[in-house]
Amino acid sequence: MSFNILISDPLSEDGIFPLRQAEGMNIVVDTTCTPAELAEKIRDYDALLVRSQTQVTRDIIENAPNLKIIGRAGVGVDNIDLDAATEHGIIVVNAPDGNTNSAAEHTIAMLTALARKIPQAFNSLKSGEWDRKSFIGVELKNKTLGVIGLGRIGAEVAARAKGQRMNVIAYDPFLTEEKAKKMGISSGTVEEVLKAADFITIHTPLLKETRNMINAEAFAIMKEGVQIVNCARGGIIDEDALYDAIVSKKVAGAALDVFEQEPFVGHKLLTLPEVIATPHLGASTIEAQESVAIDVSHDVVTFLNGGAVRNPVNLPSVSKEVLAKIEPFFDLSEKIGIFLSRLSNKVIEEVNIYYAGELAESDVRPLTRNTLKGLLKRNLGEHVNDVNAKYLAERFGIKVNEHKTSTTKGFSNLITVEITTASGIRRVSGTLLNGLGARIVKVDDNLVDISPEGHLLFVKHKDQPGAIGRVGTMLAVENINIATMQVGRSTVGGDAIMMLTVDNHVKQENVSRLKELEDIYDVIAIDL
Ligand SMILES: NC(=O)C1=CN([C@@H]2O[C@H](COP(=O)(O)OP(=O)(O)OC[C@H]3O[C@@H](n4cnc5c(N)ncnc54)[C@H](O)[C@@H]3O)[C@@H](O)[C@H]2O)C=CC1
Ligand SMILES: O=C(O)CCC(=O)C(=O)O
Repeated sequence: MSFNILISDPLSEDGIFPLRQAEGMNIVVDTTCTPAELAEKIRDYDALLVRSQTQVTRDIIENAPNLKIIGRAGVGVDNIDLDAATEHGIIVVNAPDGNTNSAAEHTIAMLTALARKIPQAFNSLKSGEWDRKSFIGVELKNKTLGVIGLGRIGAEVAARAKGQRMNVIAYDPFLTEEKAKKMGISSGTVEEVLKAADFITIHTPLLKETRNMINAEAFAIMKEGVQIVNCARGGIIDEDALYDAIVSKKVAGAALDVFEQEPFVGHKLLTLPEVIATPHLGASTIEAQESVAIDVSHDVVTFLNGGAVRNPVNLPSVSKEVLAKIEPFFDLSEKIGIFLSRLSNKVIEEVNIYYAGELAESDVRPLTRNTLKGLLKRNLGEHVNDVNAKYLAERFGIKVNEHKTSTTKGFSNLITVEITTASGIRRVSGTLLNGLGARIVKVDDNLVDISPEGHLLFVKHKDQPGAIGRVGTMLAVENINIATMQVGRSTVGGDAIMMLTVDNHVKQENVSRLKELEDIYDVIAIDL
């Protein structure tokens, strides 16, 4: 297999070594594409690797019929239209750990430079002045640093600020008092942090909820003379409100690495002596760039070769340990979905999936996605995959419920999928038998034991002597060899089923002929 990979932002050459080493990867580096050129070029690519510069818009995604994965060599994915990627079944991966240290160090550098007016003093010196009066700074020691967003970078910044003997107060929706205590910092609400801080540093992602969170109202409750650092994302601070707050002397200084529009040139904020800025350099170190490029290259190669990625952004991320437990069920859960979609061709209104036994203790969301993928494949073919299966089910108005139960009916693990349609409920159960592999063990109320692979024939008939023989004879006439056969019934003389595995695909005309036989109610050919 060979894949076309486009790298559209500058990535560390050492970092993409794993990609260059991997077999079958045709790599093109083109960091000069305009959006229109990229939208044209992307058609031929299986993978796209970016940093924060390339805007991976819906337009680009919709022009990318072969695109399977977008790798973001860094943390923030606000330059990628995640909804569009998910809808088109394109997985997005990032590199969340590789630049944490660099971004935290840059934040501390900006904080210190801001407090001591280092860039302003340097500019003055370079312009031939020896001015020691205009650049009086303030100490960080004993000042309060307010940290908004205490994730990876925020926590590293907090730890370093403590090293500067600052008091740290933080707000993060996931910060408990206990965790704050362990870190030797205080926790508070956003308002409490904004009111208490002498310096404020932002470390949240840019989300709907965080866009413009530092606005005129936020500035109003801050201390007079507060100083602000933003090494997270432009758009979290309202730039007009920041300008006004600096001009009115409410804010004594701001250190900005990120901006609403990048490149950030000719902006009024840059005319203010209180503002220092860098051109989005938080992650620009040799170490961080190498590390994020390695991580993302690894995930791209693994994914294209059919493996599970480490850092999915638009898929639930499960630990290695959980993955090891549930991965053997991937195929079974998809096959149950395909099986059910063949049993009933009615519009699915609801899907209930019951996980029993050892599975009930695991994170089974990837299995649910596999089942949905199987269910939707009948109508959507290869357009449905793990990434968009849930989205598509929601779009079609299908209610999906996951249940965990300890009732295993004698199996050590059991997956039962139940679909509700206007014609009623259909149900299939499968298990993984130790040493024997996957088995479908129940179809509706009938116990069976079939391997979910190859060509199957599901026959519903009257529990009456002769029905099985007639089916066997008809298949023989059509030269269709029966490999295995299972019969099941819930009551003697009532409805019964035959599950046959046959050596070749059963054509629709043969299915129709079988349906015409006496006491045969229904015949469905299923290829798994
Ligand atoms: N300047 C640069 O070059 C770099 C910038 N970044 C930016 O920094 C951001 C943070 O990165 P990490 O710490 O690695 O991410 P993270 O995911 O580890 O941490 C983000 C934290 O923000 C918190 N958060 C979310 N919404 C919030 C809200 N409304 N109020 C307060 N906290 C909220 C989350 O709970 C989480 O703990 C990234 O999303 C990225 O945009 C990251 C790396 C380099
Ligand atoms: O240097 C870059 O690619 C930007 C890093 C960044 O902003 C991020 O990782 O979120």
